[in-house]
Amino acid sequence: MDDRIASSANPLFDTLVVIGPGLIGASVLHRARRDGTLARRLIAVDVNPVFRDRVRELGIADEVTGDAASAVADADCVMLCVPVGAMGEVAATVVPAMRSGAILTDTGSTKVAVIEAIKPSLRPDISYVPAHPMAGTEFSGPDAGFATLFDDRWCLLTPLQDVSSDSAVEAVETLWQRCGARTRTMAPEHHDRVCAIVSHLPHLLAFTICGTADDLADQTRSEVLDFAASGFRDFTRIAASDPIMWRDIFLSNREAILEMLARFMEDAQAMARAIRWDDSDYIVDRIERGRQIRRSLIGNHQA
Ligand SMILES: NC(=O)C1=CN([C@@H]2O[C@H](COP(=O)(O)OP(=O)(O)OC[C@H]3O[C@@H](n4cnc5c(N)ncnc54)[C@H](O)[C@@H]3O)[C@@H](O)[C@H]2O)C=CC1
Ligand SMILES: O=C(O)C(=O)Cc1ccc(O)cc1
Repeated sequence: MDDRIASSANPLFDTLVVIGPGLIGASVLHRARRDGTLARRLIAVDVNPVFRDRVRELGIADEVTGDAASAVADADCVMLCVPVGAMGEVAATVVPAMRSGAILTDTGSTKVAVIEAIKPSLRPDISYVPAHPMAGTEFSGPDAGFATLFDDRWCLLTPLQDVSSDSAVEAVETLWQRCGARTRTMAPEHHDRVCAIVSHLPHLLAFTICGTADDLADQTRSEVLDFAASGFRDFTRIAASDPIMWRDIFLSNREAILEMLARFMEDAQAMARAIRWDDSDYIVDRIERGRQIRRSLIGNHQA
């Protein structure tokens, strides 16, 4: 491990720079501030001056700036928390300015495309550890962040043989564990297929069902708004997510999402057939499987 990465009793890093202190970045900063075990010094970088002011007011960083290159000069770890589509551009700005031996990591929701975007900017003396905390909400920006966001949630790491040193992987794993998360390592391609089904497709369905309900607005608008039961409300929560972030996710995980969507449409078609032909067994079996999944999820969470 790099000698600037302190032992477990002390903060993990001397200086941690969070680029993009929105929901995810601000949550890391809140946690770092609360516990003092992540870094001695916290620097936040954002392109948006309004967000920079908010981060200052929240008091979650020692320094707040719009100048990414100067901010990272003395960092031990630089965490990119910007939308997936901005990762490559931000890496191209910061990597040349990082000190030798420092760690670069990101929190992007897709991994293959983010790695492809960042890799051309890497240097042999910088370790890059891609990561993805499987925790979030439909809110964005610095005010959305909170210290407990990652408690008992997974953070998936997709280290690369050629650019992620063992000590850097260990440090990033420790960082997320100190944020409250459980960590798991997997290949980037596997990550993207898993997330396509458990995260990206559900968001696609939520955006679509709200759009469809809105298209039917002439007949149903008042009913949608007035009588929306909890099922539809659950979809609207997810559908309130940030459009730029989700555009970037869909476009950067195109193949896996289209594959899972095709499979979903086949299964939805089978459900339609069962309803049309009165196939009660099929309908009950499908609903029963949904129930089981929900129960095992709740069980796992409580455990
Ligand atoms: N929202 C969620 O639930 C989750 C998001 N992620 C991923 O984490 C990343 C951040 O997501 P959120 O925190 O939700 O986004 P957010 O929209 O809340 O925050 C992004 C921040 O990045 C800033 N930013 C954008 N471009 C920038 C640039 N070029 N330089 C500096 N700052 C820049 C924005 O001003 C904003 O403050 C994304 O890649 C997303 O895919 C990962 C897990 C969960
Ligand atoms: O708000 C929700 O339900 C989420 O699923 C949040 C979320 C969004 C994007 C991710 O990459 C991971 C988690």
